[in-house]
Amino acid sequence: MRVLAIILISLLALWGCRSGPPESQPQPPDGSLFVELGGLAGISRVVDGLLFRIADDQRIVHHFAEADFERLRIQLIEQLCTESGGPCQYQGDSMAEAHAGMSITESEFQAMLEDLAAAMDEEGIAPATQRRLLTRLRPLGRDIIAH
Ligand code: HEM
Repeated sequence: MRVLAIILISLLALWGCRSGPPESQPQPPDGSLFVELGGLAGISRVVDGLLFRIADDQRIVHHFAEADFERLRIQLIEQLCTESGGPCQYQGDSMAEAHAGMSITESEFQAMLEDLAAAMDEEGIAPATQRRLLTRLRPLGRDIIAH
């Protein structure tokens, strides 16, 4: 009974990641990256580690002086869940909208990815899995880096 309750709670936590009816969502081609990242719980720990690193990273922290970290945390979790093929659909601002006017440079973008890799290291995520996620995120730079 207790095991059943735990399974039920875990499933509810997964669905808590705002999923719509299946037919309204593009089906992710492969959810294995999401699983390798430790599911929603693993991704949440990685995002927490990333936010701590950003707060300590003199290369980029100035961009976050006015940031709403509560919202950012939720949006990042939702986005990484979506990008890794998990049962979420990112519903935040587009990357172009979210980063408009910030004049983010290529090296600042790179710094953020380094912080993310360090956060994944800390969670014991395998290098191959890290590379898979970073490969999915790199193209977002087109909309994040100022041109
Ligand atoms: C792969 C890299 C990145 C991803 C996936 C990402 C993702 C996001 C997401 C999901 C949001 C929230 C959008 C919303 O509120 O709806 C956001 C906001 C933001 N991002 Fe990024 N971002 C990236 C790179 C960067 C970089 C390199 C910087 C600065 C150096 C940056 C600075 C910010 C700031 C300041 C906000 C607004 C926070 C606020 O006003 O509360 N981001 N980003």
